[in-house]
Amino acid sequence: MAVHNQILTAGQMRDAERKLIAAGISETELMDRAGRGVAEWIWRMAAGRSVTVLCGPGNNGGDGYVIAATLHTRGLPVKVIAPFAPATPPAKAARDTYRGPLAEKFEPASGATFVDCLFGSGLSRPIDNVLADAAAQLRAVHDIGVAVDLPSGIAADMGELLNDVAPYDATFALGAWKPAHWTGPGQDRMGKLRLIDIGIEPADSGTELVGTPIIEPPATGAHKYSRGLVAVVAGAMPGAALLSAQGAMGAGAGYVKLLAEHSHPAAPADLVLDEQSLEEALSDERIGAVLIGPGLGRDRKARARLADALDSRHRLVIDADALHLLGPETLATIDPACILLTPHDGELAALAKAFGAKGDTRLERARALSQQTGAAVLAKGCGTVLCADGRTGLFPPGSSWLSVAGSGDVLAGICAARMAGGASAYRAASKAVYLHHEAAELAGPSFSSSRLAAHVRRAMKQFL
Ligand SMILES: NC(=O)C1=CN([C@@H]2O[C@H](COP(=O)(O)OP(=O)(O)OC[C@H]3O[C@@H](n4cnc5c(N)ncnc54)[C@H](OP(=O)(O)O)[C@@H]3O)[C@@H](O)[C@H]2O)[C@@H](O)CC1
Ligand SMILES: Nc1ncnc2c1ncn2[C@@H]1O[C@H](COP(=O)(O)OP(=O)(O)O)[C@@H](O)[C@H]1O
Ligand SMILES: [K+]
Repeated sequence: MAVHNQILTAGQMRDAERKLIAAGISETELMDRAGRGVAEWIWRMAAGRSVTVLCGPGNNGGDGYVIAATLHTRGLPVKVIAPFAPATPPAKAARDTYRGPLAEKFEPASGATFVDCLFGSGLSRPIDNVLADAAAQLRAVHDIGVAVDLPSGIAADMGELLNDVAPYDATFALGAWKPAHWTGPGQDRMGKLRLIDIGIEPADSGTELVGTPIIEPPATGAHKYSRGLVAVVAGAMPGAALLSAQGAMGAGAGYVKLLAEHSHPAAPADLVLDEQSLEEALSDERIGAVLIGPGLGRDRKARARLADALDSRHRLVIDADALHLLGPETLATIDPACILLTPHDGELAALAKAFGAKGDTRLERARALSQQTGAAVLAKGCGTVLCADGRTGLFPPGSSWLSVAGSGDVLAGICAARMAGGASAYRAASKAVYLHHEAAELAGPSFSSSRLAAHVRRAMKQFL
């Protein structure tokens, strides 16, 4: 059985392959499993119509020969285009098993299904433009595009686009997911994702596809404080904090307080307004988590409110404006295990600069920032990345309708509710991302963020 939440880099994949080879399974056998597994799907997708397979020099090309041979033997019209000679022993052996038509350079080929086996996890640099254009041309003249392991031009470990890559209808990941399948700019070129089992053993790679969470209902003897008291610190623009508070109220907090200087006309009756000085309001020992950032502002007053929140020693979700006020000195005396940072890409870039966290991609930066600060980092966007304690979690994609102002405020509120209930920052953020995605599904298309917040409560039901 394939391990469905295992994510391996290209190097970890080679190590896993070496282990299987040491256990007596040949490279040819692994390639056979991969190629045959993909061929089963293509057989169904092609439905008797022609297939063109583009093969590169490495083992990704080798998989292509196995696919072509399997489909050709079954009587499907297949053509292989192989602008490179196979360079590895299993790819050479696979080519020898294919008896159908083969072109050794690019030539026009149209047909129903195009199978991209040019490069997989071994892509080490951008593909030459002439070759990349010819592959894109082939993709364009076929009705269906299928990528084997990865669309050629996407780097396996970080998901960068090394070339312009046309979108595919399906991508078949071989043996284990690679980070590129779930995050990075190449993610939206993959189409439907399927994992092909080739017998890779479970191994803790430090990176996982976070699975569907289970949320426990309140214990029989629960009371509002045991379920979690969330304190949302409001600032210059209280509307954003209100959205966060609504997210937290839907996500199972027992009690949500808005720490604001004035009431807000849209505040619901079940949201408690605490108008004491922030320092006093935060001295309540019963607070389970504090959320600060949405609508905070970035002026002197905002800095003072952030300092109070940090001094309170409560568990903290830090989002939005507050992320722009952080630096190594502001976090120096805080236990980082108490902190969840929830930046979007702009905020992540600012944090990476402030903390000297290097990286070109969201994944690299989020890991570096978590390592530098010791805090959990939820780097959100299409292809959200969660990093804490040396672990990385990636997620199935959420609705693109989430790209609406205030959607992140709602997410931060959900995170705070789950943290106030006692979960670690990693687990709280994992659950929050699933709840946020589910609320978006339930809210349907074109929702505003207050509609999104209103659906968090119903989203909980999916995970109970
Ligand atoms: N691991 C496993 O368990 C299994 C792996 N399997 C399959 O193997 C794939 C990985 O195979 P792989 O390592 O041979 O890499 P692959 O992607 O075919 O390309 C490498 C070749 O391309 C070359 N090259 C690189 N970039 C280039 C460029 N821009 N332009 C031109 N050339 C470039 C590079 O040569 P270089 O010049 O870098 O020395 C090398 O010759 C994996 O994705 C999966 O499909 C399965 O069979 C089942 C088991
Ligand atoms: N295209 C997209 N696909 C999926 N999720 C998205 C997309 N765009 C944004 N999101 C999600 O929506 C939220 C936006 O957060 P953020 O940028 O902080 O918004 P705001 O600051 O307006 O509240 C994040 O959770 C992000 O993951
Ligand atoms: K490929």
